[in-house]
Amino acid sequence: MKNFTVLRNIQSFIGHFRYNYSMQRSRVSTIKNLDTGSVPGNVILIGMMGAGKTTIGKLLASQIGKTFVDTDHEIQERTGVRIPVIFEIEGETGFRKRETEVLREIVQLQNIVLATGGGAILRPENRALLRQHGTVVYLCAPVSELQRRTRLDKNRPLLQTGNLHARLQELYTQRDPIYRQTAHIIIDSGRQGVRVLVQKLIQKLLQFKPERTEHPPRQPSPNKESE
Ligand SMILES: Nc1ncnc2c1ncn2[C@@H]1O[C@H](COP(=O)(O)OP(=O)(O)OP(=O)(O)O)[C@@H](O)[C@H]1O
Ligand SMILES: O=C(O)C1=C[C@@H](O)[C@@H](O)[C@H](O)C1
Ligand SMILES: [Mg+2]
Repeated sequence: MKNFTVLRNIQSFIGHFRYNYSMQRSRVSTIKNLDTGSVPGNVILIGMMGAGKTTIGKLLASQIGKTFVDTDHEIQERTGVRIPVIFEIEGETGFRKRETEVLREIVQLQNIVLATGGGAILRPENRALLRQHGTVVYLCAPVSELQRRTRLDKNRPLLQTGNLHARLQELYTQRDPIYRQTAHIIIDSGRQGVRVLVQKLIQKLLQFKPERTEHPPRQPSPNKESE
């Protein structure tokens, strides 16, 4: 019965999301002619839970004049429920399907800073989408710091475990190579404060030179710039 009610909520909020989403699209189209600074195209943040994708993404977007979008937030808006409820009803597989659907749409937007979910890079289709539609930045932080930042959070279902450090270590070992392969730029987000980090990231983005042979207008090169 509880599941049925939640599923009805999911359906009823789809219409609500479509409205929000079309509003967001029109906001994007109204800002796209403004001077958005010299960082071209979309900036896409990837990395582990707690790496700072949402936190850094918001500040970065405001500093370089782009629209901030967060896939986790969009999924919650569409369904009308929090991520743990989606995991509870549909499992991780259901959540991943929703994540891909949302990503396919969001990457079509222009001039955005996109904070992805920590597991968004797990599907090859998603990795290709991200690389084709923006400069992909891996925010890299050590497990001890990720643990410190996420230990009180109840909204990350994969971290609701008796041994948080072991769980994060397991995910890190599995994902770190994938984040590195997917990224155009890698930056340490573990040891520096948010403002300093955003300034350094802007410098890296400004220095980044996409290859001309890649997808126009700003398809980035496979060369990584690591700190
Ligand atoms: N550079 C930083 N220095 C210190 N604290 C940070 C830094 N970046 C983020 N934090 C803190 O870490 C916590 C998690 O950050 P955030 O929610 O941005 O991570 P996330 O990468 O978006 O995680 P998720 O994948 O689960 O969405 C927040 O409390 C935030 O304030
Ligand atoms: O790392 C992950 O797999 C996840 C990270 C969060 O951003 C959410 O997307 C969800 O909790 C799964
Ligand atoms: Mg986030």
